[in-house]
Amino acid sequence: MLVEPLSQKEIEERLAELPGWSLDDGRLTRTYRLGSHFAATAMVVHVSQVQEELDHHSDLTLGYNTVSLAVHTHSAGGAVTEKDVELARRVEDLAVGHRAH
Ligand SMILES: C[C@H](O)[C@H](O)[C@H]1CNC2=NC(N)=NC(=O)C2=N1
Repeated sequence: MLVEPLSQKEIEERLAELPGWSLDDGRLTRTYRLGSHFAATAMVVHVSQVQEELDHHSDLTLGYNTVSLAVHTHSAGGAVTEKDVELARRVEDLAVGHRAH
């Protein structure tokens, strides 16, 4: 599927509705903090499940009690696309249930 790069303005509009997310080195990124290492691990598994469902994958990093994501679209030459925004929204939704902030 061909996905178009978002313009700078479009990225800023999407970010305005994704608190905590930012554009860092050309990728949509966010770090979540959790209550424990195990809680962070559980969130990684949940994010992985969503990524498989969407067939869209971030660089997903597990820390002691943190989960960090960085995503761009390889098939769009590494640009940020609507697929990255969709993944960020889905992660925001599931983060609530993990008490991630
Ligand atoms: C074959 C498969 O659909 C592609 O490799 C998918 C998988 N996950 C992906 N993830 C990301 N972030 N960008 C892609 O272009 C991408 N492409």
